[in-house]
Amino acid sequence: MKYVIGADLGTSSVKLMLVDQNGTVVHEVSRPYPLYQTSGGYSEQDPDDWVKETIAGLSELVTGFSGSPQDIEGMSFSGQMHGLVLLDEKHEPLRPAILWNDTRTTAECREIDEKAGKERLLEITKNPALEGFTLPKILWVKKHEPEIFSRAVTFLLPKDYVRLKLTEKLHMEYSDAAGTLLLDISQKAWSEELCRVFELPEGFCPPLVEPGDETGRITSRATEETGLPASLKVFAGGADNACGAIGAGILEDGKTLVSIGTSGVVLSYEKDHNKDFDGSVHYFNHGAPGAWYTMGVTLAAGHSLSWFKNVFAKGEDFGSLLENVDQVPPGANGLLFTPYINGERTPHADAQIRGSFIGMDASHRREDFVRAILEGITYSLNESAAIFRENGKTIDTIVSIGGGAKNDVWLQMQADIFGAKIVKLASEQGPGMGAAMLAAVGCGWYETLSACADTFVEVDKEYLPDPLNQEVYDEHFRLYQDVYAKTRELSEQLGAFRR
Ligand SMILES: Nc1ncnc2c1ncn2[C@@H]1O[C@H](COP(=O)(O)OP(=O)(O)O)[C@@H](O)[C@H]1O
Ligand SMILES: O=C(CO)[C@@H](O)[C@H](O)COP(=O)(O)O
Repeated sequence: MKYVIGADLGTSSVKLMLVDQNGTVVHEVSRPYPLYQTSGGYSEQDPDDWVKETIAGLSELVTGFSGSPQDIEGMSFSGQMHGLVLLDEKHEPLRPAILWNDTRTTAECREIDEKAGKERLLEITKNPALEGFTLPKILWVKKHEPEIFSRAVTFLLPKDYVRLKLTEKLHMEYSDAAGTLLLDISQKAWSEELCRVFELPEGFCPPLVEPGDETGRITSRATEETGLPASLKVFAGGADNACGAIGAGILEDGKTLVSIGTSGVVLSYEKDHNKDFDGSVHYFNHGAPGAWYTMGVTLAAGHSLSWFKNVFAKGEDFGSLLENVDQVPPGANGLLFTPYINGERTPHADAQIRGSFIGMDASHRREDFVRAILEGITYSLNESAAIFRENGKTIDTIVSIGGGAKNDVWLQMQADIFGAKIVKLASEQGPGMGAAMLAAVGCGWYETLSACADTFVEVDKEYLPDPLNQEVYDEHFRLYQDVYAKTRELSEQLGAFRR
């Protein structure tokens, strides 16, 4: 039996899975790293923490594997998108990585609109300027840290940096490059026009490869540190949402994915690049060849729940935090939560908005708050689903992945709120599985990702909407939708008091 490794560089942790030729996960390891969210919408990580924990995790994966490491044939990556890793001439990071949920760059987004032209930007990249994307971060460093920027020769995205450190080969692949706001996503090439307008140094954008391309072998140092064989083939991999789509079998028209990790996304397969959503949802290259996807993003989905756990239930695990949520009826006894604790992206592209609990009552207990958080996150995702439905898409079945798919009550809640059948897979680690599938196809085990999905994507359980719950949620959701407009100005004014 042969094996491949899927490595998913998430925001909360790196998750590594060893998968055999039948698509069975034979061993899994996860290692967390810190997230630094100090002030003013800042969100950073140390790129070398990713490398350190990935190497330690790979070593743990190999040590805990009862077979022969020589049978591990390939490895590929999935990673949190958009994060800027600026590199000097020795390919060392010049500063901490500025992440996808960092919202310090509103001024740079307006500069992009003005200099590139909103319409032209949409034509080239299919996306508007949003704080989370990479180009605004590049311009922020250029403006605020000119000395650092003067030493930058290139940039990478998070998982590409980890791959660079394991192989000493520098590449970026299309599905992640699509989230930089510098890629012409239809032509699959760096936009010379945008690079010129924003005066990026010659050769600043790294070489592009396909997600399924083999990018080299691991260095002898990495073989020593991890116990992996020198023969291991390393494949480029993809953005976590592109890999999540592969790992959940979202490989043809009409298929929809919900992922609740640190962020939350509602993602839909697109067979071409010409649809017009006018920038209301993101439009990126898929990890599968010749395909694209559209998606709406909730900035703090799982992050809202982990924030609450860290602040009010430190030391507890998610299991105990969620223990009594099924005792609370839909509608959380009149409590509403909006998950805007880092600002929001879809449908409200607003870095200033902040979250709220509305309707607090002296009778509320901790489980009411937890239920309200789960409902608020799901309502936010339902607003993305509504955009797709308004644009003519049918959403009657959704594959649900990510840490949020570990909980039965939340999965049933998703079915009731989305009004769709929810499919839970045998592994909720969609992005890691997608990365493993890219490696499996790269190693020649399957001709195509779809053929691989037929074996690797295994359904565990399905959840059908309950009409009575649906009625309650529909009414509660309408109230939720009011909260944004009613708290927008207050949030802006409160900004003056924020750290
Ligand atoms: N047992 C659980 N039940 C419900 N939600 C969970 C559970 N474990 C983790 N989560 C949620 O999943 C999130 C992490 O998901 P994950 O897919 O690992 O994120 P990332 O890829 O961003 O690191 C946490 O923030 C938390 O909200
Ligand atoms: O910014 C986006 C998508 O545009 C996020 O979805 C990131 O890709 C982070 O993903 P997770 O850590 O939540 O998986």
